[in-house]
Order: sequence, then C-alpha cells, then structure tokens
Amino acid sequence: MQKIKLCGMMKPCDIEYANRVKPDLVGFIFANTRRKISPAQAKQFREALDAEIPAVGVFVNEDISVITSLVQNGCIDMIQLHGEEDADYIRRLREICDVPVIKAVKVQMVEQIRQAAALPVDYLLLDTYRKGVLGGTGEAFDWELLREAKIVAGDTAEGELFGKPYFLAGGLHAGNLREAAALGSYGLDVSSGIETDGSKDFTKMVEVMELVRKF
Ligand SMILES: O=C(O)c1ccccc1NCC(=O)[C@H](O)[C@H](O)COP(=O)(O)O
Repeated sequence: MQKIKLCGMMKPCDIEYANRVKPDLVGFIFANTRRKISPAQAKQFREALDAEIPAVGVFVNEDISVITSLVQNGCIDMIQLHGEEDADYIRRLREICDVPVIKAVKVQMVEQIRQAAALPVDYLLLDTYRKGVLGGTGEAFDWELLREAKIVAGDTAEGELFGKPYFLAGGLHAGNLREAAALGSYGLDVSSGIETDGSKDFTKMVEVMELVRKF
C-alpha cells in the first residue's frame, strides 16, 4: 500500500485531525513560509501526535545545528531537505542525525531526479518547481516527466526511481489522487489539497485518506 504524508501541520487541531485519520507520516515546516512552526510548537505537536506516526521536519538550506537540535529534542523523526543541500551537507548532517532523510526535487527535467538519487539519502520527494516559491505550491508538475524518468531509470522495484523510493508531491488533492497513485510512487504527499482558506480541513483530510486507503 502506498504511504501517505500529510504535510504542513500548523495548529494543535491539525494534530488532532491527523491522530483521527492516521496518515503514515506528517510534515512540520521549518522553512520561512506561512506554514512555518517554531521548535516549541513542534515539541508540543510531537507530544500530542500518535506515537506511531513519524513527524518529518521540512527544511530549506537550514543550519545543520538547527536540524540536529530538533532531532535530538525528539521534535522530529525524519528530515526532508527542500533546498539546494548537496552531498557534503547531507553527509555532515547524517554523521550527527541518525534518522531517515528525504531529498526534495523540484522537477523540471529527468536529469535532476537522477542526480538527486545519487545523494546519500533514503527517499526522494518529487515536487513542483515554481520560481520564487520554496514549496507547498498547490500545483502539480508535468507528470510526463515522471513517466519519462521511469523509462530512463528502468527500475524494477515498485515505487523506486534510480534505486530510491520516492514520494509524489505537488498539487495533489482528492480529484487527482487516483491518477497520481497510478503512477506507482512509494508514497503520496498532500498539503494544499487538504486545506481550505489556508487552514487544514478535516473533511478534506478524511476524503484523501479514504481514497488512498482504497487504492
Ligand atoms: O508547504 C510549505 O509551505 C513548504 C515550504 C517550504 C518548503 C517545503 C514546503 N512544503 C513541503 C512539502 O512536502 C509539501 O507537502 C509539498 O511541497 C507539496 O505541497 P502542495 O503542492 O501544497 O500539496
């Protein structure tokens, strides 16, 4: 069954919703966007969150010491790098933090995916490129690029690209999830698609989870 990550938990009620709908992972944003939460909020959220649901900290070119402190304080269980973090940065981070790492790729061409897969990370997350926007665009990228990547990579393992399990992200919502799921990723990542007027929407979270659990 494909994993589902519900990203951008911003309020205590979002954690209550997550505990009820039980995604496989949730995301806490630490990058400078409207979804950013503080380390103190992350601590509170992690304590309130079902112990079986890993919390993924999402960062953009962050100081390694900031990430390390959040891991060591038990605020996050996984790391998602959403900026221009290179192999050297990731190696230094991994020397200190013994948790799984996801590298986001804002897909404009297949070669970017191949290069990201060569990094010392556990998972890839394919997201939408939009100039000047760090993430959470609410827009899908051209999935033809993913179909092309699958042919070029020639992986035999389900859910992998160039040997790495990958999440499909970017503009997913109840209306396009079936098509997205059929592309065969390891996991699906939804943020804007479970929001109304910029806040997480319990009804949309239920709808998305029910759909994904049926595929
Ligand atoms: O969501 C954000 O605000 C964000 C900001 C900076 C870096 C990453 C961010 N989101 C990371 C995610 O994993 C999102 O779920 C992913 O970008 C998809 O978002 P959406 O298109 O809104 O579903």
